Amino acid sequence: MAARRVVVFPSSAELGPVLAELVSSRAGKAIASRGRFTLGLSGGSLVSMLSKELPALPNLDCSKWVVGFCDERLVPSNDPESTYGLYKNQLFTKINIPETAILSIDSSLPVNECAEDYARKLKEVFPGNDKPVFDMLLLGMGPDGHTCSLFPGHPLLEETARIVAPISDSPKPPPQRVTMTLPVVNSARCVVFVSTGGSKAPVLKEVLEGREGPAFPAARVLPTEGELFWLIDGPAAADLTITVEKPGSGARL
Ligand SMILES: O=C1O[C@H](COP(=O)(O)O)[C@@H](O)[C@H](O)[C@H]1O
Repeated sequence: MAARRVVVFPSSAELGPVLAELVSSRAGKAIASRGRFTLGLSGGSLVSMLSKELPALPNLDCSKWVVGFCDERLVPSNDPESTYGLYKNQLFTKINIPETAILSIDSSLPVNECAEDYARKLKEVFPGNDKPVFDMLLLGMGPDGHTCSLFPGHPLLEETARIVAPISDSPKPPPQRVTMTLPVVNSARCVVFVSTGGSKAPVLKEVLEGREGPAFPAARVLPTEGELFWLIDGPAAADLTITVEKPGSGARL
Protein backbone atom coordinates (compact mmCIF):
# COMPACT_ATOMS: atom_id res chain seq x y z
CA MET A 1 0.00 0.00 0.00
CA ALA A 2 1.35 3.45 -0.96
CA ALA A 3 1.80 6.11 1.70
CA ARG A 4 -1.12 8.41 2.38
CA ARG A 5 -0.56 12.14 1.95
CA VAL A 6 -2.73 14.46 4.02
CA VAL A 7 -2.43 17.99 2.67
CA VAL A 8 -4.09 20.94 4.40
CA PHE A 9 -4.83 24.30 2.73
CA PRO A 10 -6.03 27.44 4.51
CA SER A 11 -9.25 27.42 2.47
CA SER A 12 -10.86 25.80 -0.56
CA ALA A 13 -9.73 28.81 -2.63
CA GLU A 14 -6.10 27.62 -2.22
CA LEU A 15 -7.00 23.93 -2.50
CA GLY A 16 -8.88 24.14 -5.83
CA PRO A 17 -5.98 25.19 -8.10
CA VAL A 18 -3.66 22.55 -6.59
CA LEU A 19 -6.30 19.87 -7.19
CA ALA A 20 -6.64 20.96 -10.82
CA GLU A 21 -2.87 20.91 -11.26
CA LEU A 22 -2.70 17.40 -9.73
CA VAL A 23 -5.37 16.14 -12.16
CA SER A 24 -3.56 17.71 -15.08
CA SER A 25 -0.16 16.32 -14.06
CA ARG A 26 -1.47 12.76 -13.59
CA ALA A 27 -3.33 13.08 -16.91
CA GLY A 28 -0.10 14.01 -18.67
CA LYS A 29 1.74 11.03 -17.15
CA ALA A 30 -1.08 8.58 -17.97
CA ILE A 31 -1.33 9.77 -21.58
CA ALA A 32 2.44 9.57 -22.00
CA SER A 33 2.56 5.97 -20.77
CA ARG A 34 -0.83 4.50 -21.81
CA GLY A 35 -2.23 6.90 -24.41
CA ARG A 36 -5.25 7.96 -22.38
CA PHE A 37 -6.30 9.25 -18.96
CA THR A 38 -9.14 7.48 -17.18
CA LEU A 39 -10.78 9.65 -14.52
CA GLY A 40 -13.66 8.84 -12.15
CA LEU A 41 -15.68 11.81 -10.87
CA SER A 42 -17.77 12.11 -7.73
CA GLY A 43 -20.67 14.48 -7.19
CA GLY A 44 -21.49 16.82 -4.34
CA SER A 45 -19.18 19.72 -3.64
CA LEU A 46 -16.53 18.51 -6.11
CA VAL A 47 -18.65 19.50 -9.09
CA SER A 48 -18.37 23.25 -8.58
CA MET A 49 -14.71 23.11 -7.57
CA LEU A 50 -13.66 21.13 -10.65
CA SER A 51 -15.91 23.15 -12.93
CA LYS A 52 -14.20 26.32 -11.78
CA GLU A 53 -10.60 25.12 -11.58
CA LEU A 54 -10.09 22.73 -14.51
CA PRO A 55 -11.15 25.14 -17.28
CA ALA A 56 -8.93 27.80 -15.66
CA LEU A 57 -5.80 25.73 -16.33
CA PRO A 58 -3.83 27.06 -19.30
CA ASN A 59 -3.71 24.69 -22.30
CA LEU A 60 -5.71 21.87 -20.71
CA ASP A 61 -6.21 19.20 -23.38
CA CYS A 62 -8.87 16.60 -22.48
CA SER A 63 -9.06 14.99 -25.92
CA LYS A 64 -7.53 11.77 -24.57
CA TRP A 65 -9.53 11.63 -21.37
CA VAL A 66 -12.11 8.96 -20.57
CA VAL A 67 -14.42 10.03 -17.77
CA GLY A 68 -16.62 7.82 -15.60
CA PHE A 69 -18.56 8.39 -12.39
CA CYS A 70 -17.78 7.00 -8.95
CA ASP A 71 -21.49 7.01 -8.19
CA GLU A 72 -24.72 8.44 -9.55
CA ARG A 73 -28.17 9.23 -8.24
CA LEU A 74 -31.10 7.71 -10.14
CA VAL A 75 -32.81 10.91 -11.21
CA PRO A 76 -33.27 12.41 -14.68
CA SER A 77 -30.20 14.23 -15.99
CA ASN A 78 -32.00 17.58 -15.77
CA ASP A 79 -32.65 17.08 -12.04
CA PRO A 80 -30.39 19.23 -9.80
CA GLU A 81 -29.39 16.01 -7.98
CA SER A 82 -27.97 14.41 -11.15
CA THR A 83 -24.19 14.30 -10.96
CA TYR A 84 -23.91 13.76 -14.72
CA GLY A 85 -26.32 16.64 -15.41
CA LEU A 86 -24.33 19.03 -13.21
CA TYR A 87 -20.99 18.14 -14.82
CA LYS A 88 -22.57 18.32 -18.29
CA ASN A 89 -23.78 21.88 -17.71
CA GLN A 90 -20.93 23.18 -15.60
CA LEU A 91 -17.79 21.39 -16.86
CA PHE A 92 -18.12 19.29 -20.00
CA THR A 93 -19.24 22.30 -22.04
CA LYS A 94 -16.02 24.14 -21.04
CA ILE A 95 -13.39 21.46 -21.80
CA ASN A 96 -12.61 19.51 -24.98
CA ILE A 97 -13.56 16.06 -23.77
CA PRO A 98 -15.18 14.00 -26.56
CA GLU A 99 -18.83 13.19 -25.76
CA THR A 100 -18.16 9.52 -26.57
CA ALA A 101 -15.49 9.44 -23.85
CA ILE A 102 -18.00 10.21 -21.09
CA LEU A 103 -19.25 6.98 -19.52
CA SER A 104 -22.62 8.21 -18.42
CA ILE A 105 -24.89 6.14 -16.24
CA ASP A 106 -28.33 5.49 -17.74
CA SER A 107 -30.57 6.68 -14.92
CA SER A 108 -33.72 5.90 -16.93
CA LEU A 109 -33.17 2.18 -16.23
CA PRO A 110 -34.40 0.39 -13.09
CA VAL A 111 -31.67 0.51 -10.47
CA ASN A 112 -30.42 -3.11 -10.82
CA GLU A 113 -30.27 -2.89 -14.62
CA CYS A 114 -28.67 0.53 -14.39
CA ALA A 115 -25.82 -0.89 -12.29
CA GLU A 116 -25.37 -3.83 -14.67
CA ASP A 117 -25.39 -1.51 -17.68
CA TYR A 118 -22.72 0.74 -16.14
CA ALA A 119 -20.61 -2.30 -15.15
CA ARG A 120 -20.80 -3.49 -18.78
CA LYS A 121 -19.65 -0.05 -20.02
CA LEU A 122 -16.70 -0.13 -17.63
CA LYS A 123 -15.72 -3.64 -18.74
CA GLU A 124 -15.72 -2.47 -22.37
CA VAL A 125 -13.43 0.42 -21.51
CA PHE A 126 -11.11 -1.75 -19.40
CA PRO A 127 -10.99 -4.99 -21.42
CA GLY A 128 -8.90 -7.81 -20.03
CA ASN A 129 -8.91 -6.51 -16.45
CA ASP A 130 -11.07 -8.29 -13.87
CA LYS A 131 -11.55 -4.87 -12.27
CA PRO A 132 -11.30 -1.45 -13.94
CA VAL A 133 -8.07 0.30 -13.01
CA PHE A 134 -8.74 4.04 -13.21
CA ASP A 135 -5.78 6.39 -13.45
CA MET A 136 -7.46 8.70 -10.96
CA LEU A 137 -10.60 8.72 -8.84
CA LEU A 138 -11.78 11.96 -7.24
CA LEU A 139 -13.79 11.27 -4.11
CA GLY A 140 -15.78 13.29 -1.61
CA MET A 141 -16.78 12.34 1.90
CA GLY A 142 -20.08 13.18 3.57
CA PRO A 143 -20.27 14.29 7.22
CA ASP A 144 -21.40 10.70 8.01
CA GLY A 145 -18.16 9.25 6.59
CA HIS A 146 -19.70 7.93 3.36
CA THR A 147 -17.91 8.05 0.07
CA CYS A 148 -19.23 7.23 -3.43
CA SER A 149 -22.67 5.86 -2.41
CA LEU A 150 -21.11 3.55 0.20
CA PHE A 151 -22.72 4.37 3.53
CA PRO A 152 -21.73 3.43 7.10
CA GLY A 153 -23.05 0.02 8.16
CA HIS A 154 -24.41 -0.82 4.70
CA PRO A 155 -23.89 -4.39 3.39
CA LEU A 156 -22.50 -2.97 0.11
CA LEU A 157 -19.28 -2.24 1.98
CA GLU A 158 -18.58 -5.99 1.92
CA GLU A 159 -19.21 -6.39 -1.82
CA THR A 160 -16.35 -8.21 -3.50
CA ALA A 161 -17.86 -9.72 -6.66
CA ARG A 162 -19.50 -6.78 -8.42
CA ILE A 163 -17.62 -3.74 -9.73
CA VAL A 164 -20.75 -1.57 -9.67
CA ALA A 165 -23.66 -2.07 -7.29
CA PRO A 166 -27.19 -0.71 -7.01
CA ILE A 167 -28.47 0.80 -3.79
CA SER A 168 -32.17 1.43 -3.10
CA ASP A 169 -32.00 2.50 0.53
CA SER A 170 -29.47 5.32 0.51
CA PRO A 171 -29.79 7.21 3.82
CA LYS A 172 -28.94 10.40 1.92
CA PRO A 173 -31.57 11.24 -0.70
CA PRO A 174 -32.25 10.31 -3.38
CA PRO A 175 -32.57 6.69 -2.16
CA GLN A 176 -31.81 4.98 -5.47
CA ARG A 177 -28.23 5.19 -6.69
CA VAL A 178 -25.48 3.14 -8.31
CA THR A 179 -21.94 3.10 -7.00
CA MET A 180 -18.48 1.75 -7.70
CA THR A 181 -17.62 -0.84 -5.09
CA LEU A 182 -14.58 -0.76 -2.80
CA PRO A 183 -12.54 -3.29 -4.85
CA VAL A 184 -12.70 -0.93 -7.84
CA VAL A 185 -11.92 2.16 -5.77
CA ASN A 186 -8.95 0.42 -4.18
CA SER A 187 -7.59 -0.70 -7.56
CA ALA A 188 -7.13 2.87 -8.84
CA ARG A 189 -3.65 4.22 -9.56
CA CYS A 190 -4.40 7.42 -7.68
CA VAL A 191 -7.26 8.28 -5.33
CA VAL A 192 -7.82 11.87 -4.25
CA PHE A 193 -10.27 12.80 -1.51
CA VAL A 194 -11.36 16.41 -1.31
CA SER A 195 -12.90 17.40 1.99
CA THR A 196 -13.85 20.94 2.88
CA GLY A 197 -15.93 22.71 5.50
CA GLY A 198 -16.25 22.49 9.27
CA SER A 199 -19.11 19.95 9.12
CA LYS A 200 -16.52 17.34 8.07
CA ALA A 201 -14.07 18.00 10.95
CA PRO A 202 -15.28 15.41 13.53
CA VAL A 203 -15.61 12.55 11.07
CA LEU A 204 -12.38 13.45 9.30
CA LYS A 205 -10.51 13.06 12.57
CA GLU A 206 -11.94 9.55 13.03
CA VAL A 207 -11.33 8.60 9.41
CA LEU A 208 -7.70 9.72 9.41
CA GLU A 209 -6.75 9.03 13.02
CA GLY A 210 -8.85 5.93 13.70
CA ARG A 211 -11.81 5.24 15.96
CA GLU A 212 -13.31 2.57 18.13
CA GLY A 213 -15.91 0.64 16.21
CA PRO A 214 -16.19 -0.10 12.51
CA ALA A 215 -14.13 2.02 10.15
CA PHE A 216 -16.09 4.58 8.17
CA PRO A 217 -16.49 3.86 4.44
CA ALA A 218 -14.01 6.63 3.57
CA ALA A 219 -11.43 5.03 5.89
CA ARG A 220 -11.73 1.79 3.92
CA VAL A 221 -10.36 3.49 0.83
CA LEU A 222 -6.76 2.29 0.85
CA PRO A 223 -5.54 1.74 -2.72
CA THR A 224 -3.66 -1.55 -2.99
CA GLU A 225 -0.85 -0.09 -5.06
CA GLY A 226 -1.95 3.42 -5.97
CA GLU A 227 -1.40 6.81 -4.39
CA LEU A 228 -3.81 8.21 -1.80
CA PHE A 229 -4.22 11.95 -1.25
CA TRP A 230 -6.47 13.73 1.22
CA LEU A 231 -6.79 17.41 0.24
CA ILE A 232 -8.45 19.27 3.08
CA ASP A 233 -9.23 22.86 3.97
CA GLY A 234 -8.54 24.45 7.36
CA PRO A 235 -12.08 24.15 8.78
CA ALA A 236 -12.31 20.42 7.89
CA ALA A 237 -8.84 19.83 9.38
CA ALA A 238 -9.65 21.70 12.62
CA ASP A 239 -9.67 18.59 14.88
CA LEU A 240 -6.66 16.77 13.39
CA THR A 241 -3.64 16.01 15.56
CA ILE A 242 -1.64 13.94 13.02
CA THR A 243 1.23 15.47 11.08
CA VAL A 244 -0.01 16.99 7.82
CA GLU A 245 1.58 18.73 4.84
CA LYS A 246 0.94 22.47 4.58
CA PRO A 247 2.15 23.53 1.13
CA GLY A 248 3.05 27.11 0.35
CA SER A 249 1.31 29.08 -2.36
CA GLY A 250 1.86 27.83 -5.91
CA ALA A 251 2.82 24.37 -4.63
CA ARG A 252 2.42 21.24 -6.75
CA LEU A 253 1.84 17.76 -5.34
O1 LIG B 1 -24.04 11.97 -2.08
C1 LIG B 1 -22.89 12.16 -2.35
O2 LIG B 1 -22.06 12.70 -1.43
C2 LIG B 1 -20.63 12.56 -1.50
C3 LIG B 1 -20.02 13.66 -0.63
O3 LIG B 1 -20.46 14.91 -1.13
P1 LIG B 1 -19.94 16.29 -0.50
O4 LIG B 1 -20.85 17.35 -1.08
O5 LIG B 1 -20.07 16.19 0.98
O6 LIG B 1 -18.52 16.47 -0.95
C4 LIG B 1 -20.16 12.60 -2.94
O7 LIG B 1 -18.78 12.34 -3.00
C5 LIG B 1 -20.93 11.56 -3.74
O8 LIG B 1 -20.49 11.52 -5.09
C6 LIG B 1 -22.39 11.95 -3.73
O9 LIG B 1 -23.22 11.06 -4.44
